[in-house]
Amino acid sequence: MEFRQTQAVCIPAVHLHMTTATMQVSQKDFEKAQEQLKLLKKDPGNETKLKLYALFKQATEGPCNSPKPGMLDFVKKAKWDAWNSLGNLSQDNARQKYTELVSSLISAESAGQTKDASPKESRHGGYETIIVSTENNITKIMFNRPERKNAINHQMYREIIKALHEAGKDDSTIAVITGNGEYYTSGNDLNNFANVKPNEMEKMAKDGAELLKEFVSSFIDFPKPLIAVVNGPAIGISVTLLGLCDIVYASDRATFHTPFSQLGQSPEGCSSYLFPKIMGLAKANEMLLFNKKLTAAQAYAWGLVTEVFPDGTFQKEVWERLKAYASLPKNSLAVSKQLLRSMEKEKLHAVNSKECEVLKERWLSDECLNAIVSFFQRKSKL
Ligand SMILES: CCCCCC/C=C/C(=O)SCCNC(=O)CCNC(=O)[C@H](O)C(C)(C)COP(=O)(O)OP(=O)(O)OC[C@H]1O[C@@H](n2cnc3c(N)ncnc32)[C@H](O)[C@@H]1OP(=O)(O)O
Repeated sequence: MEFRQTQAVCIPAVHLHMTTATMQVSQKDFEKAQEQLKLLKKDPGNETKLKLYALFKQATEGPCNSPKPGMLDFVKKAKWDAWNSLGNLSQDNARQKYTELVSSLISAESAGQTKDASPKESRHGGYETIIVSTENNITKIMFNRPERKNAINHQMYREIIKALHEAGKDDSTIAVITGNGEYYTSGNDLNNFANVKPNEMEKMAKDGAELLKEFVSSFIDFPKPLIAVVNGPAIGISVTLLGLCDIVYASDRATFHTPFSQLGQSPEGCSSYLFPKIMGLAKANEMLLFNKKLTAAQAYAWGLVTEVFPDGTFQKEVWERLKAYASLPKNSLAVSKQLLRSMEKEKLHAVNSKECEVLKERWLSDECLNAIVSFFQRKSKL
């Protein structure tokens, strides 16, 4: 795509000075920015050039006023879309944003950074048990209780629901779920069952089942590609949810363990339906009934994992790959993901409801309570 910056100098001059306190960019600054832009050594990339084009047009002509180009006139259409997307942004604001963007490009170049003007990582506030950040069109949701092997307590379930909801609507192209530290996650925090008074058991089970249902639903309904980056051992619900992710990358250090019968519980995360589809009934039975723990290589051979990477280069290789994926057309990816999911969505919600119903009963069973007590008495560990 070619955007000649000479366009900038052809535009007739508009107001010379801004008048209010917020409008700090003079026409002179704006013209200086246009000149500085020509001095850039590296191409800032199409996305940035489109932004510059749109801001320039808005600053000099106001809101988009030309007819929409035909669908097949790709370059004109992209330029028109970019300009049109600025809506009623005032000319003064557009001039300011243009000048700031040029200034950021110049400083990045002089700091020797790459010149794609991609935004740096931005951290989302309001979370305590997870870290949520966006960079390079990727929203990353990271389990962050490394000292508890990233066990998922009630707060973390709720925060992940919220983070997925927000990631589904933000500007990112894909979302990633991963763990901080040695573990991906050790699954449900068994403290979720601790300190419950006998007369509150029913309520604990009912509330737990509702929370679980909402949590799993937020994976079923997630509208963009969702990628699991399994950095280490994964247990319980974190394994079953992999069936609802679109891609699963694993370090060769990762293991995959669903010890439900050992814990007196039963499968969730739609695994009772998806695991037999993914790996075949015989293998799913070994995992879901008989607690078979898989290595990353086995999980790959059984179809649960998309690709395994050596731990030493895992982060580098995976994030490079994801960065490239996240530069693909966002809407195309989203509609394609939704198309694939739509065939199964109703079924998945029905499976989720059923699994939660069964688990609600399991949590009140002696088998489950004995397993929890054993864990806390340090008699059993996986
Ligand atoms: C709304 C409810 C929805 C429920 C959905 C149903 C979900 C089901 C599941 O996910 S089933 C899986 C449950 N997970 C487990 O049973 C794992 C239990 N943990 C272990 O067996 C071990 O901790 C280990 C194998 C993960 C790691 O062992 P090790 O390397 O020896 O480390 P530590 O045990 O010393 O762990 C450090 C510290 O973390 C605590 N911890 C780790 N995982 C959990 C956990 N899942 N629940 C509670 N606590 C956990 C561990 O107790 C240690 O704490 P301490 O230092 O002793 O205070």
